[in-house]
Amino acid sequence: MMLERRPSDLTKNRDVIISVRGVEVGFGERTILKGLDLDVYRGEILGFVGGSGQGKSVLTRAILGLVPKRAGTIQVLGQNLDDLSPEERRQLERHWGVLFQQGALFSALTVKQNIQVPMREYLHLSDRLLDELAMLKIEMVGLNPDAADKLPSELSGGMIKRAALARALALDPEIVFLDEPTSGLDPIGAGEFDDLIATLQRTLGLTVFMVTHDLDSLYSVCDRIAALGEGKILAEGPIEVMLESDHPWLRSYFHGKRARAVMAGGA
Ligand SMILES: Nc1ncnc2c1ncn2[C@@H]1O[C@H](COP(=O)(O)OP(=O)(O)OP(=O)(O)O)[C@@H](O)[C@H]1O
Repeated sequence: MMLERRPSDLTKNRDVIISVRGVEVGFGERTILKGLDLDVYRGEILGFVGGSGQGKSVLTRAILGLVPKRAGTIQVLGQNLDDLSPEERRQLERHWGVLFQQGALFSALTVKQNIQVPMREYLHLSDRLLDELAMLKIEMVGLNPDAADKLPSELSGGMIKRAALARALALDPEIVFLDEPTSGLDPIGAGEFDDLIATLQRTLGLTVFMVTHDLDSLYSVCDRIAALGEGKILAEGPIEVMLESDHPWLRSYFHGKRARAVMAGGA
C-alpha cells in the first residue's frame, strides 16, 4: 500500500539540496528502487529508515554516484549528476562528506593523516597549514588533540566514528551522508554522537542525510524522516507523520515495544 506523501511545514520555502526523481536501481533480475522520489532540504537532518535490505544504502550510493541507476534523475546542489564532466563531478564531490557504516578509516594512517587525505586531494596547502586544519577538525568532533597521532586500531569505536566524521568534514562540506552512524555504539556513546551531529548541523548549517535504525536518533535529532519500503518512499515528514501512519511496517516500527520505550524516555 502506498501512503499519500505529505510535505511538512518545515519544508515550506526551503531550498531543495538533493532531488531524487523516478529513480530505479536494480541488480540483475532484482529491482531494488522502483521509481523513487525524495527531496532533501538545505539545513535539515533527514533520517532515512526502512527494513533491512530495502535499499537504504543503495539509494545513498546512487546519490553519491557509486551505483548506476536504470532510470530517473538525481540532482545535488542544483546539478544533474548525469550531466557532469569528470572535473565538474570532482568539484561537486568537494561539497559533500561521507561517513560509511564501518568508519572506513585507512588503517595504516594516523587520525590526522586520515583527515588530511581529502585535503591533500583538493587543497594545495603547506604541511603546517594542513596540520592546523586537521587539528581544528579533531577539536570540532570532540576528540582529544592527542588522538591526532594515533592509528585507528588504537581508538575506541566511538573515537573511530568521530575521526571518520572529522574526515567527512575535512573540506567544509555542505552535505554530510551518514550511514548508520550510531551502530555499534553503546547508548551513551550514541546519544553523545547524536548531540554532536545536531550541534554541527546548527553551527555549520550542514545538511545531514542519515541512514539509521536508531529510534533515539530519529526522535531526538532528525527534523524529518523518510521511510523506504517496496522500492519507494512510504512516508516522509516529521516524526508525527510517522506516528500517524497506518502503513504496517511504519506502525510496527514506530509503535513497537522499543519505540514506546524511547517515547517514554521523554523524547
Ligand atoms: N552491488 C550489489 N549487487 C547486487 N545486489 C546488491 C548490491 N548492493 C546491494 N544489493 C542488494 O540490494 C538490497 C538492498 O541493500 P541495501 O544494503 O541498500 O539495504 P539496506 O536497506 O541498507 O539494509 P540494511 O539496513 O540491512 O543495511 C539487498 O538485497 C542487497 O543484497
